[in-house]
Amino acid sequence: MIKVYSEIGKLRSVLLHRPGNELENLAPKYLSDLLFDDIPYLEKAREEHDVFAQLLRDNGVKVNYITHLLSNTLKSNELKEQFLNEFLDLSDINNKYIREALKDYLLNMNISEMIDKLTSGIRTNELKLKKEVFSVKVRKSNMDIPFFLNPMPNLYFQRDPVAMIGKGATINRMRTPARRRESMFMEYVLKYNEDFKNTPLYYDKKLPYAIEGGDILIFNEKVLAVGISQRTDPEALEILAKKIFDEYDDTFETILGFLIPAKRAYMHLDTVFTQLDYDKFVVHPEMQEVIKIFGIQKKDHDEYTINEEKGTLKEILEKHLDVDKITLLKCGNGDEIAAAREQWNDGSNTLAIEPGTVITYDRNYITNKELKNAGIKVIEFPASELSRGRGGPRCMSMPLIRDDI
Ligand SMILES: NC(=O)NCCC[C@H](N)C(=O)O
Repeated sequence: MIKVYSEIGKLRSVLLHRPGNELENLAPKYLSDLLFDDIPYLEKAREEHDVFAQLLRDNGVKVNYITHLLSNTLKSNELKEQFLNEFLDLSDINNKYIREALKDYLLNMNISEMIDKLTSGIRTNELKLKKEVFSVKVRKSNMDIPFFLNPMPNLYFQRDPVAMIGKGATINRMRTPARRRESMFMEYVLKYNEDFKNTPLYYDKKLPYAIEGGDILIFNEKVLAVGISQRTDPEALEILAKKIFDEYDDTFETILGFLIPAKRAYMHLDTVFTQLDYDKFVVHPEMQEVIKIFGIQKKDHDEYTINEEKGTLKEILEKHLDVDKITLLKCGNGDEIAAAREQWNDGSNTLAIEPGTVITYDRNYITNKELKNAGIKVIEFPASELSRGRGGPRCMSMPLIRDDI
């Protein structure tokens, strides 16, 4: 079951990925292609991630690991092969010999080993081929990309590839090929796992427009906010609105498109703006100046109105959340350098586990202090390694069930 009608309702069940060998397959020459700026130290990253998962459990949250859910879903050989075929298609493995060799190699593994291999990546020197083939030989000697299957180092950012909204989910088309295969993991769980298989799907990764979960915020059961950003196209929001308003008739009536600058530091809406409590948000100070907001409002069947929202961010939030006074706390306490530094390390990417209680990285101590001064309960944990992937506690988690607020 999926039930997520807010950003702050008591979190009951969440999706995570424990970082694995995919991080050991990062190397400087293709780091930026894989959307990393640095290489985390796996052992420490795992320790930090385990602390995060335990904090969630200690607070009554059920932690579900995506790789476990997927291996429990791909039980039949038929489904396992179907998954693998689609994965190879999305990895652009069109060469007959390479494809055959990969299939032989992977289908002989048990399902957990296969999933671990797919996430870690498969190097060109790892496969034994039955005979020498020209194209394979050439590919193997191309040391710029030493993989047949690239690793999936961004998988620990479970927020982005699939997003739970209300009673349904979007299967996202990720902006770059580096992350496109990630959406398949939860897609298969939502389509074929007994516990999830009736979930309405509000977006399909085969659509031509990009949308990523870090851009989707759920204000309440009536209002969604979607960043139009480096990672999300306005056309995707239009398709989402149609699905939610008309086809599946979920409770949402308004979708607010937040136009944010298309740059790496901002990446998704949740890297500059997250909700802490009924009436409190943390924001990157620059965001208030640069943002424009367009609202799509449900009218009659198949019809909606479009308005540019007037007023400051605070006023627009007060109107749509129906709260008298919204407080916007500034990342880095508004200091230009502290704000930029802490936002880069995801100071404004908090995960609310109930109204007024959030999980954050301890390194963003200036922002955390400001939150505490405003009466927020801040649960901090160390993340020197995890933060190198440019995502915080919200980016690393996808709520599956929250209590209503
Ligand atoms: N919601 C988020 O902001 N997720 C962080 C994703 C970081 C990842 N390295 C990326 O560039 O996609």
